[in-house]
Amino acid sequence: MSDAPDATPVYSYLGPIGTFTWEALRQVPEAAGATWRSVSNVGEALDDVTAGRSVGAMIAIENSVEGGVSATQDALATVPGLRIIGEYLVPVNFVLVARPGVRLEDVRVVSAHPVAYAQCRHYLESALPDHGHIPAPSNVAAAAGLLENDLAQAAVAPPGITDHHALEVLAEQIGDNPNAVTRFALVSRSLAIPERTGADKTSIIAELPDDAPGRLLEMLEQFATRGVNMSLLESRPIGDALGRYRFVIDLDGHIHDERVADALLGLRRFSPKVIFLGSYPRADKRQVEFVQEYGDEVFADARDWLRSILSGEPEA
Ligand SMILES: O=C(O)C(=O)C[C@]1(C(=O)O)C=C[C@@H](O)C=C1
Repeated sequence: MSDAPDATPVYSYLGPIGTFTWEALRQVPEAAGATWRSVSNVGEALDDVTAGRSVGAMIAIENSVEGGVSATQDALATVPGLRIIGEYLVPVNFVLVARPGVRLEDVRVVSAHPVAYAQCRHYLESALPDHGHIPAPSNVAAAAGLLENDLAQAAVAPPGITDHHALEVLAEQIGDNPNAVTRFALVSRSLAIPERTGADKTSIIAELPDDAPGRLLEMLEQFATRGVNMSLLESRPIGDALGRYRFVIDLDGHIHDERVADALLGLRRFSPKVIFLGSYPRADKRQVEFVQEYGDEVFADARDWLRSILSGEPEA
């Protein structure tokens, strides 16, 4: 057994095997052949990356029904040195499972990950109007817990759960929205920015200046005046005082696009705190559209024009 440290890269993910996060990591070519480390929450996954135990962490960042995953957004805003290097989509639907022999009418308490629970609210309130909810660290952990204790009689879990655990399905397709999708981010501490593909997204987190409330429009103008479309804008409390927010923003385009870079320069001049989370390929591979007046060559031409004036040359 070599005493050299094992060079096999490690990826952390919200486990155990069978979670939707596990499904997302299966989409990452680089993760095939690597070691996958199951963790119980987003913070643990990101700690693995910042501490160098893992080269990447797969974490849920947004759900099409519930919106942004606040634990992820807050962690990305407060843990330094993290970059998003990829995003992955997983369609999510759920089953209600129980130990063999348990009937639906026997269920008093349901175990579920909070984000999953919120996506099944209508079914659970109609089928089990008096049920209680115990939060679980993941969908699979909720189901596995049924075999370890009697705290809950049923759990919300991914459809494939019975492949991994001796449980019975009490109800299928219990998600309130059959088209629900969860978006996952692959987070690393590598500062190398993925190559531009033309179908990219740039994620940032920004705070408004303290001195003037109501300057949100001025912040948004940094993008509109450069023809940069925002695909996501969500506010999250900073937590230090009521009414103080940070904004989670996804932009169409890559930081190597002149218009995106120029918008980020304007934003940084305006906002005291801007966190660049990364530019990375869109999961849906949709090519970014923009009007040609915001094309790279227009910015380069304007820069050349200014440079010629400043250097005393005849105007280009
Ligand atoms: O990966 C899982 O299965 C999880 O339990 C996590 C998670 C999430 O954090 O959003 C993943 C997808 C669903 O939206 C519900 C829960």
